[in-house]
Amino acid sequence: MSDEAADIEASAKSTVDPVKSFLSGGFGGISCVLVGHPFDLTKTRLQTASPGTYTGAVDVIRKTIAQDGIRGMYRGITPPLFGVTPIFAISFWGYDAGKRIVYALTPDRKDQALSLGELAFAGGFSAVPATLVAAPAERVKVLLQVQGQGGQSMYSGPTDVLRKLYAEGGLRSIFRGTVATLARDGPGSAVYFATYELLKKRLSAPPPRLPGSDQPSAAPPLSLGAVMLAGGTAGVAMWSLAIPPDTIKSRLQSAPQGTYTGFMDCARKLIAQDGVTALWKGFGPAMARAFPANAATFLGVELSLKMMDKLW
Ligand SMILES: CC(=O)O[C@H](CC(=O)[O-])C[N+](C)(C)C
Repeated sequence: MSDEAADIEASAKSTVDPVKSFLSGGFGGISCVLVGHPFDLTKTRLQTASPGTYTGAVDVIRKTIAQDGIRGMYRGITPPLFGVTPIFAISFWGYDAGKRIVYALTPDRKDQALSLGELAFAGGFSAVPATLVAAPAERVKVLLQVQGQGGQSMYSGPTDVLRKLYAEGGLRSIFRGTVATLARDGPGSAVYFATYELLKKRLSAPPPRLPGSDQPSAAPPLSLGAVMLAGGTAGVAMWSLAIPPDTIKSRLQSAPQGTYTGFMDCARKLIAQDGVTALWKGFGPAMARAFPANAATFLGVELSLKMMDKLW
């Protein structure tokens, strides 16, 4: 293969430097929290306030800003900022690693562009390393979010939760909900990344082609509008699938020890007790956050990648 052909093939491959994929994912996570946190706060206040405190989401926002100013919408942002940033960094790094696995398994491929199925595989793969961090982080978050609703608070903060969970049941207790997190983020990330890549490609101008070659000469020009539309839609697509396993995960992770034997037991008991529609609890607030938070995520990822490409 000539040097020029090798260059064309390398640029057509959709992988990036692993350090860059990790860092860009981290930037994406920070953007996600900065945009998504006010939605999260609104949802949590609605879910936990005593009846009659708020008439709805707009009322929460109005009263919070009237009391604390715009800063009030960012109350409690520090733990998610520290928790979500590494999860997104690992997730975007894992997605890139998944693409490398596909290329390694198909060395004789003619078309360097990955198919939708291959992108979905890489997305699903990203959830494997990300879950190792996401599952304990979600266990801590869920326990902190549900405490104090009409009773005494049991935990003073994230470190206190970890200390008490370890004392109660060791690492097994800290990692409770790992299967549920994987059940949410495996299929969810497959849909997330595949939707993003598909829409970004459809919405962006086609890349210029070298004369006499059927391979693109360079990456397509980046359209920020396309990135945000594709990213927001990817978030909505992911959460459309992810709400039922997310509901089971939250129940499992917040229940006293011994309530459920595992994911299936929790699903069975939830459906028997509250009906199948209970699996979609929290659908509205999750959907309201999904588009803006993930539009910001992919904007953060793509802009930081561009910045890093200029630097090295
Ligand atoms: C559960 C989660 O973190 O989902 C991310 C999108 C979001 O809305 O937070 C995507 N991903 C799992 C790929 C990090």
